[in-house]
Amino acid sequence: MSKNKLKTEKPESKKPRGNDPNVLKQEKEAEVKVKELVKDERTHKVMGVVCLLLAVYCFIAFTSYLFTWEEDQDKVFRYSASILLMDMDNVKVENLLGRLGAFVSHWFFYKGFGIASYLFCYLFFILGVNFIVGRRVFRIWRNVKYLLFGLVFISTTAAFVSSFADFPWGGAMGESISKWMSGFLGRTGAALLLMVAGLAWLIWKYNLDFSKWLERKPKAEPVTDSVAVPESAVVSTPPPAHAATANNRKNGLKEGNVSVIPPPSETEGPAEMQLIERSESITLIPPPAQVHEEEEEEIEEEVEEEAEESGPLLYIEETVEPASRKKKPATEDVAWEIKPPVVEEEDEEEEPVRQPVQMDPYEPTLDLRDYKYPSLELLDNHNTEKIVQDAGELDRNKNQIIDTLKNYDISIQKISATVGPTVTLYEIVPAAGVRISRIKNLEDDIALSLSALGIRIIAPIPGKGTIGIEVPNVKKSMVSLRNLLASEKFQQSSMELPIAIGKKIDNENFIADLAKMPHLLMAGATGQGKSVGINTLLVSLLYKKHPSQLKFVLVDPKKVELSLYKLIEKHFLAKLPGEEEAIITDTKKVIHTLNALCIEMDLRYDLLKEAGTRNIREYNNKFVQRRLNPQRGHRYLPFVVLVIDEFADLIMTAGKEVEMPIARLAQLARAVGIHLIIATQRPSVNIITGTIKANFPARIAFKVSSKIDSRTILDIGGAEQLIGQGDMLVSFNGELVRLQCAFVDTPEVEKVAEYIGEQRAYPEAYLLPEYVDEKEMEGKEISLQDRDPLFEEAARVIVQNQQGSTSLLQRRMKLGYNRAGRLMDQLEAAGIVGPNMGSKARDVIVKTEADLEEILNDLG
Ligand SMILES: Nc1ncnc2c1ncn2[C@@H]1O[C@H](COP(=O)(O)OP(=O)(O)OP(=O)(O)O)[C@@H](O)[C@H]1O
Repeated sequence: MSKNKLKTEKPESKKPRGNDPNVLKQEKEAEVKVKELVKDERTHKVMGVVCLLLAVYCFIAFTSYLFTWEEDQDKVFRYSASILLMDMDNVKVENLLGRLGAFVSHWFFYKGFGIASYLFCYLFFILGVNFIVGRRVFRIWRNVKYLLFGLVFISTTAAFVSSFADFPWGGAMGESISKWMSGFLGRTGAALLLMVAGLAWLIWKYNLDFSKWLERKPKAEPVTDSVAVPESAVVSTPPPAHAATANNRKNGLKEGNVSVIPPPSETEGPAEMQLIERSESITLIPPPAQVHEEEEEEIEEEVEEEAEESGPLLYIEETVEPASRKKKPATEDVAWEIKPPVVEEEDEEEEPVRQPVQMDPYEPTLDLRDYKYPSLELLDNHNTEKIVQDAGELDRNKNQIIDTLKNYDISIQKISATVGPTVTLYEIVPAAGVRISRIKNLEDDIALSLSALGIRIIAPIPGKGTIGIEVPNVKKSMVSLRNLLASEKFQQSSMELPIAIGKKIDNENFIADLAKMPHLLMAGATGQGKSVGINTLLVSLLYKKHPSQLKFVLVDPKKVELSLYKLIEKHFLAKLPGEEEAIITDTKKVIHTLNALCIEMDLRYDLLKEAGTRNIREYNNKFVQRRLNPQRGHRYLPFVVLVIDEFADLIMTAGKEVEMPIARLAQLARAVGIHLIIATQRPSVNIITGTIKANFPARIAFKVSSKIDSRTILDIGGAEQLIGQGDMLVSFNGELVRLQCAFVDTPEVEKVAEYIGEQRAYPEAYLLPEYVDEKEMEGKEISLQDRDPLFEEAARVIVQNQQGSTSLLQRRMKLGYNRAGRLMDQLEAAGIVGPNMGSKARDVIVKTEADLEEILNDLG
């Protein structure tokens, strides 16, 4: 076709064939279509059905062959393959599946593998199931290996033991191997070899513990619980233990008292099977979970390959259904559970084996293994390498200070100057006998005579016996965030949430740990640098933290300030389930989000309590060491930083509804890794109330309009004398420090956000627990007609765990107590759980998932 086309074209329009875009396009389209067809789920299902049919077909044909081979054999011999031809109607065979059945079974049994041919039925069966279900219920490669071994071993053994029988128990292959072995080793030698091979296989597969056979066991002692272990220490996971068992065997591990830690099933990185000593509580490590669907296959492959090398793996899955799994990100908040017993047919009969094994610590960053931290090149240095020192200006100011003080009869012993980015600090050692309060009282006069704005007198400078006079520089230098982030202090910092805030007057970089602050209140009149300040904090965190370690909840009533961060929604933002926008601009939603954060905090406290830890650091450490069991709802907890850009606006519109959860969070959330950064233009007492203030020990003031505002925010005046443009006072750890805030421009933030946003992300933002407004729900009767949308999921969680506890629902489904309680009442109404028994868990009436499905179907 392309040729014809070329011929008809004019010579000048001739193009080499390979470059003809139409041809390329067609070829490409054809390729895409074939690819799509191969990938199409329906194709897989059709193939699955074909495989299952083949399995059934072979099974019937083979079984029939067992009874009809004598009658059919001679016809098959006589007509050979031509027995299959259509015109041989006069040849009647006995096989239930006709001439084809007779021929196929003859071929498999007589010419092939004898009784071992049944293994092909098994192969077709597992292929069929895998294709139909659409995932690897059975592990093909492993099964093929067993199958190959089985074919050789079973056919040879069958041929060996039935060497005088007429029926081809071992088929041609078994017979020839058996004959060769008997000739080579003698019949006794061959029998011994077969026994050794069989025994070796059993030992390999089941890791038989011979020492146990010699031990005298007390009666009815359960094999897996031979040692008293804390209940929490055991992951009783019979099905997944199988694969682990195999792994242990492969690793040559001794069977002992260890529980099995399954590896991530959907992890991006190869997940290794993990085991843990049961002297400690056991962890089932959740997978670094959020992997794009299209990569799942590839990852599974990778995991499987590794498994083949390093030992089989355990697979674990979320408790949520596959469908809902797609909806919910498999974030840390997903509870992970071991696959149901269908996982691997071949392992079904195995018992969990507990063996001590060294494990690698859990690595949360494997969630997004190839995530690249933004590089400093994305930021601008705003030509700020050098701070300009004007010697003349320094001299003038120095003389003026000396003269001014002299006018007030204050003599000076010594004066020195430190030039900062925006202000210069003149340190004065007054002559003996001069009272410091006198100098302090002359503040305004000195400022007037220095005819400069923003003079701040620090009398005395804490820790030094000197008096400081801060005088703004005529030529101010910017402090670029890039410089701060490039500093060793920041780069090497081991802080949990390092924030590069700015530079002190002595040019020292001020880098603090938000986790220690633990919350930050920012105030400043409009246009003084608050938004830049917030960007500085957020960007510094983005440069230091991995998406798995940190989530932001961004509240932006002004709607424009934080909108840039939308690009990193799937990496770093948290939001309410079902919410479209991750950046919250609407007051009503702010209230919901704050309450959801309170629920998250309570849930985290529950987890901490159960883990016997006091704070997020201890908890995550324990989790990383795989000492916490995700089956009990444990997960790696990322830090959550709530940023509210305009707090005054919220308080004005929602008052107590906003203040209450903020106060709760501020009081309690620190230990569970939730930190608040709240900014406001109006630092008046009705906005920054006593409760809020008391819980925000770290405060930043940009220039404010009055001394009162300065007092409200810092408990001291001074912020009204700042010079704006990022000049700030930070009150932290009982110290007040003047800083020049690091500057980061909006295009820089955009570049950083784009850089992160373009990388592979979680399927969606980190989901906060659902919050249902109690007022909206009040007065609603328990009616099964009006079931909670999470009713079915809750029912499954309860039945699967056989534990009628509200806190289980809270933990697993990230629900508030009230909603979980209501769900319990509905489950009771549906006859799934028994009545409330006070502090004890309710009885679970429905015992199996099948019964539950029936009930759910009936409910409709
Ligand atoms: N750290 C800084 N270094 C140098 N210039 C700064 C700095 N911070 C702010 N500025 C300058 O001040 C301007 C206003 O800053 P910013 O937008 O942060 O003010 P704001 O307090 O957030 O104002 P508003 O409350 O009205 O949003 C910036 O455009 C910038 O030019």
